[in-house]
Amino acid sequence: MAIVLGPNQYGKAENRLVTVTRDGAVHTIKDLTVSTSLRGDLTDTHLTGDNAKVLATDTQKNTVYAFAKESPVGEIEDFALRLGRHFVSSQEAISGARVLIDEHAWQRIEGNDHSFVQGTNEKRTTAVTVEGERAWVVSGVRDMVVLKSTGSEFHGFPQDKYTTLKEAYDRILATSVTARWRYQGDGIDWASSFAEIRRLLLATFAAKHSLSLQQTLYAMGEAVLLERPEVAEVRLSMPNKHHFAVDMSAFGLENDNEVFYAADRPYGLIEGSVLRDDAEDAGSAWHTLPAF
Ligand SMILES: O=c1[nH]c(=O)c2[nH]c(=O)[nH]c2[nH]1
Repeated sequence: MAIVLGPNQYGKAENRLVTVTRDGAVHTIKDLTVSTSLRGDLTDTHLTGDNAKVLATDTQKNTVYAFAKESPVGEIEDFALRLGRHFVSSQEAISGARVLIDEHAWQRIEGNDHSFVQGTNEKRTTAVTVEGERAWVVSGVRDMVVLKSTGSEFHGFPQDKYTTLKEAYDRILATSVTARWRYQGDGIDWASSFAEIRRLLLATFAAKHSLSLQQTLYAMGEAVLLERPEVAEVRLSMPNKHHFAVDMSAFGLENDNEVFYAADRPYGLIEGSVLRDDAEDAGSAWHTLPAF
């Protein structure tokens, strides 16, 4: 029997980076969480502790901040590609890099040039993988919380001896959307692509009459693929944030779908991917990414 080192990667996770860009009195901020992971010829450090090929995670962290100073961060996809390509091209032992970036949303406080409010916890995300000369970009959105107060039903499910759920013909549908989409092709305008995809996801959630969250998930992915040729595949993870109508019969009150208990757990977790059958090969795009 032989014991061998399996797949591995290492890096600095969750570097918190904030930049302030000044155009006279008008400031713009960018608030990112950047994680870098490197792969390559790293057997020595694992087997003998020889670190000659280990670009320190501390150096990786410093590189993130230095790159933010040396040129404008720009779109998170471009920043992640710059970092990933730098690590792979400058370190002989490093053959691959994964850079994850979450962008935290801030809105300008009306009438003020340098004050901001974090009105939502929603994040724009990217996961860039570099392997030698090749690169893949998977971007997305996280913690995009949506709710519709009608236009959602759930019925027709199996009734076994453990089933107590009542059939619903008009229920609240609420979820926190995590979506990742894999890009294909070149020359993509990351900012406008993100804005359009986000708009399509929201518009479809709102407009699609839902017979299940699964149906809504598919429709959201399908809408993106129908409109956006630069997207090969969409993966969605959508917890069903249950809202249960409170039974008020004990108080002699009838609750006509007006008062709800918003349960935080357990929650249904609906996950799925929607893809075009002629999509470019995924290559290493999803390698080691959390499934959704
Ligand atoms: O949209 C839904 N999908 C389910 O699979 C499910 N299961 C459940 O209890 N409620 C719901 N709602």
